[in-house]
Amino acid sequence: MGSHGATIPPHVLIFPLPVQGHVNTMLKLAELLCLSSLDVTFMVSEFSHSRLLQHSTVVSRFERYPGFRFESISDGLPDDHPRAGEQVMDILPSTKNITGPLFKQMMVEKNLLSSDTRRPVTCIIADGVLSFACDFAEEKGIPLIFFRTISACSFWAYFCIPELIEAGEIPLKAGVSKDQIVKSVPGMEGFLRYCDLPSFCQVNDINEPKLHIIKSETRQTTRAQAVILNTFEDLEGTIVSHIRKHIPRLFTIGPNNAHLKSRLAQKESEKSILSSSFWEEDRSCIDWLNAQPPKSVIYVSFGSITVVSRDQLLEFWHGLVNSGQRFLWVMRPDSIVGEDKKNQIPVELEEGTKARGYMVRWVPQEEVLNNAAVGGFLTHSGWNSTLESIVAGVPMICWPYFADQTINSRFVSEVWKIGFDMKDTCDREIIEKVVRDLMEVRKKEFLERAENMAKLARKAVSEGGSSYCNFDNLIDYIKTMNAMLNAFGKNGEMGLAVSMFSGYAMNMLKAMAVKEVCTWNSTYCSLASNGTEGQTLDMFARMKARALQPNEVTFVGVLSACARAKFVDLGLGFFFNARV
Ligand SMILES: O=c1ccn([C@@H]2O[C@H](COP(=O)(O)OP(=O)(O)O[C@H]3O[C@H](CO)[C@@H](O)[C@H](O)[C@H]3O)[C@@H](O)[C@H]2O)c(=O)[nH]1
Ligand SMILES: C[C@H]1CC[C@@H]2C(C(=O)O)=CO[C@@H](O)[C@@H]21
Repeated sequence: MGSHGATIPPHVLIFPLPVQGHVNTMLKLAELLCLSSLDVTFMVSEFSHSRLLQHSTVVSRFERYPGFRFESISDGLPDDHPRAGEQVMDILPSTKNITGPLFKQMMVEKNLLSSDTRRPVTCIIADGVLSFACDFAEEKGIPLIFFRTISACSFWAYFCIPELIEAGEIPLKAGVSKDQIVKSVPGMEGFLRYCDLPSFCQVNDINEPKLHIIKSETRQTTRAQAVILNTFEDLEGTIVSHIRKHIPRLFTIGPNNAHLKSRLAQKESEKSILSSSFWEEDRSCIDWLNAQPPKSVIYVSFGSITVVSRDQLLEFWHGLVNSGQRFLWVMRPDSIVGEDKKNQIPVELEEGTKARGYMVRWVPQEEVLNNAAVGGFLTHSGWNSTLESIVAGVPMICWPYFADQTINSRFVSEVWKIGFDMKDTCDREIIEKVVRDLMEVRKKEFLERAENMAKLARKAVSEGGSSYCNFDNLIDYIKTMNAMLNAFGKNGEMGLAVSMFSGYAMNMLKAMAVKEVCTWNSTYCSLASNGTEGQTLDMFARMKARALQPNEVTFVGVLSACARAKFVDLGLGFFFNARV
């Protein structure tokens, strides 16, 4: 590390699930950490990395932060895997079984990514569905924070899956309607229905692999030293307080997009938005939007994973054209599935689109949502899209596709009342009616509520706001853990030998991921914390008899001044390594 070790900042490894929605929000977190002068390594799949290099501004964006680096690793899927539709779920077992071991090997071979100018990784911020990162962190004694990129409400419903099973609410009993209210998710007893649960919960067999993996990954969140959620207290505080009973060290720092903008504005650096697109952004849509009247356009996009059949596509298309509203529609190149892709487009749709619509493959979404012409968003309710819409004050029509989206859409309509939930329907007449309702009939009331929510979101990320303060606390926490590592141990050796003498020390060591202590020391530990003075002295004597050599173990201990003095008195000074 060189002679200037003490001035080198903490080194955070950020490891998202390598799909667009997760990479987007974790890159924003990466930039926030860089703005706080931390060193950051961003671990991304080779597949995503090449997409980012082709279509995003990440390279130029992060050039301004000398502490930032990319590392890439296989996601374990073949190159031609679609990574879209329900098949995207394959990425969970593939990252676990293939990426996990590769990650461990890379970290060991590259000495925890250290260099002349960078410490070995001092903290891992891993996606909340990558529990293998926690296995590694625990083994090496590196503090780990999980960042779950979904909403608090979805996370909490997932967290309660064991209780839902226990209570017999999953699977749904024969003959019971899917509109049945779910009772075993505290805080949602009044409005969450069985049909709002993600499809992998709506199964007959509780051993179904997707249900099992989501349940298991979610419950393992408690293994981390802390958890980050991309949300804010005014939006999801009630649900967050339920989660905090299980995960007390929980930082709500969102909406990440607005938070980053707020911090960048403070630094008076460039105010442009980081683009992390996996597809080329078609900016012609901005010119088209600029030519439309205020709040007249419904923006339509189903994110980076959703696929639709040709029949569904036609239902949406008829519904939009028949609504008589202007629309901007994102149709990803890989988003239409099924046999008859090449069929002719009905002439009325072509004409209706020419008159009032604009279709593109991918857009700069945040810029679109913030354009004055946009008055509504027909969305799949991915969490980034939902938050980006909230920040822009744009009401939503939700057509959830899978996973967390079915719960997000329920909250949009029933809790926050900033849109409609159109789940499980795809009918041109319903679409036409809902679009008219949002854009015309009930426009004023929805816009009013959406604008109020946008104000709360902006307040959360402004100086003194909840997310702003939580982020400062997160940075302090990462720095404290780093300081503890500097003072008491070296990465990779933590947890070899620990002796603790106070609750405070115990907490700090827990924060540092020292969960396992070797047997002989555990005995001393319990004697030290519970024993009488006589027992403690006896323990010291036995430790002396054990006569460890100075370099035999790295001593990781947090001692009160008094306990330290006692150690020295007893001639046990050699237990301290040079840094203590
Ligand atoms: O033309 C487009 C369309 C989308 N986006 C961006 O792509 C992201 C899409 O993210 P999200 O809305 O969260 O949807 P998904 O891509 O589907 O994200 C996955 O990841 C999310 C975070 O975990 C989950 O909430 C979703 O359910 C899951 O499908 C957003 O930041 C958008 O701004 C663009 O930039 N241009
Ligand atoms: C691939 C999907 C499975 C779970 C992930 C997820 C989550 O629960 O964190 C949300 O949506 C998808 O992006 C991921």
